[in-house]
Amino acid sequence: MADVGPAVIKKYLGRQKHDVQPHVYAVADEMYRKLMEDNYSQCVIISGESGAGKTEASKLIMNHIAQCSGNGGEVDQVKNVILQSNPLLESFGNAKTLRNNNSSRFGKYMEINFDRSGRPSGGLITNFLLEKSRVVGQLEGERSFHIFYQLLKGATAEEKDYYGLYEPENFLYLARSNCYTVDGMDDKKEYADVLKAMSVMGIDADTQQAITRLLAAILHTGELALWWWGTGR
Ligand SMILES: Nc1ncnc2c1ncn2[C@@H]1O[C@H](COP(=O)(O)OP(=O)(O)OP(=O)(O)O)[C@@H](O)[C@H]1O
Repeated sequence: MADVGPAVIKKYLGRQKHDVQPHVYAVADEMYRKLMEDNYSQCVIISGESGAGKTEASKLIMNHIAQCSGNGGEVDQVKNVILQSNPLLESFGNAKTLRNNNSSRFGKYMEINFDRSGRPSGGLITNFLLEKSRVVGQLEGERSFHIFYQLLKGATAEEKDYYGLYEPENFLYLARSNCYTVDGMDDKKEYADVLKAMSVMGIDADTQQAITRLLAAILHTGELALWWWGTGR
């Protein structure tokens, strides 16, 4: 993705939209400035068809806010949580589709609160319309939610043994679509990022284990169905 990053953000800081080339940073900068100058809540609606760039645009806006809204102490922690919420939400709510290798299969409403000096003080993410049916089946060439493949690649040998985690091909819920990898996506590395994101978000080790258990249980539920049909009962 060209023309993004801290140096480009600086080019848009404090500039009027008509003085600079169109960019999502220009929108983010105007929004932040209006929040500070007019003291009114601001809202950005990002819409478009699948693959249009909504998810990437929202990440650029969050990066802009993280870079421009002060730092130090608790503020850094809040920013960290805001930024780390992305890999976590994408892992559990995004999947490879025929149109987009990282398609969000849910709607997202994100709220970021600022203190009077313009520093982020907290936030709220509301998800809606998650495409739950993807858990049990996908179109040929698509995948289920990333987290299942990440877990199967990234779990430790002990976890794999304990929870009976094998290759995705071995689980009916993942095998129906004949698609197990995504170009340019390293599931093992992404799993490490997910675990890191969970820790930053305050999800403790016990809860992380409970999540692993639940994911494994979902995959094994698919095998129960196979056994049921296989016996012809
Ligand atoms: N600003 C950009 N510059 C270059 N490539 C981009 C940009 N935004 C998005 N893309 C490319 O388009 C792909 C799809 O983008 P993204 O996942 O943001 O779409 P989306 O609108 O959120 O789709 P969906 O509704 O399926 O979740 C990205 O993986 C990336 O390759």
